[in-house]
Amino acid sequence: MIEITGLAKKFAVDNPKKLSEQEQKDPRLKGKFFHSVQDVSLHCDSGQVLGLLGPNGAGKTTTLRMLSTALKPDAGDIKIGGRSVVTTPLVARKSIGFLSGATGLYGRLTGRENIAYFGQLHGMSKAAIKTKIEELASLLELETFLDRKCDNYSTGMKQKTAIARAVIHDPELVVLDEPTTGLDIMAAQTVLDFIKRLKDSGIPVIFSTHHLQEVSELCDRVTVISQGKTGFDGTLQEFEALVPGSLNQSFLSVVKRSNH
Ligand SMILES: Nc1ncnc2c1ncn2[C@@H]1O[C@H](COP(=O)(O)OP(=O)(O)OP(=O)(O)O)[C@@H](O)[C@H]1O
Repeated sequence: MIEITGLAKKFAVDNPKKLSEQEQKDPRLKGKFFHSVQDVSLHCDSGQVLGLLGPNGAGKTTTLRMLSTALKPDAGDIKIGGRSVVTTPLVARKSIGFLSGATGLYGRLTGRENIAYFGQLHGMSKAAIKTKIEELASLLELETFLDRKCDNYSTGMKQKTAIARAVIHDPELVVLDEPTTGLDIMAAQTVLDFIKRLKDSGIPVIFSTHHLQEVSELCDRVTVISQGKTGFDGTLQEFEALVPGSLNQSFLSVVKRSNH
């Protein structure tokens, strides 16, 4: 069970004039700080998939980076299985598999070497790494390119390799920031099928997306963030019931309601 309560994170702004026009008008800009995340709460049980939605700049990535311990929250708490990620980030890091927006593979290494390196960082034995890579290569369809240098990978190859790298250590929770963005339909489906498999094996998955079709296909729970605050947090059925017949309209109704 993952529980996030009252999460907040602000960033210092050296020169507000350098912000985008939209950010300059955003009520989250207060003096010398941009309050990217102001009050985010959500929860997700074992074997559930939670879709994190929100307009561009709403605070999804910032929230996921806090959840993955890459950023320290200014306020609020994150608990995984009752343990606080905020007070024990090093312990928590081992139990989380995180795919960030930037895949960050080492271009001069092969996909296999990139994945294995993360396994080593997590203290796995060579034999365990080998077995796990075989399993992931088959599930994510990496076999045909795994032993080529990552420099020449397509976007889809990079993303699938980065996902394999994120879960090499069998994490308790998987967090994916826009895992299907930029992928073709086949690669996206492979990633969605992989998320389904994680769910079926009881692992909670939290992923951000702009694709509502993915939400209806995969998610048990939906959280919508708007201007750094949770505007909706509930089951897929509750989200669908906001405006029956159109997930787009359900989403828009939450954003509209939150910004007033
Ligand atoms: N390190 C930082 N310093 C200053 N501002 C930041 C920083 N990181 C994020 N922000 C700002 O916080 C806001 C939220 O950003 P975030 O990346 O979390 O949004 P998002 O919901 O993931 O957006 P998108 O859907 O476009 O990926 C944005 O206005 C962004 O510019």
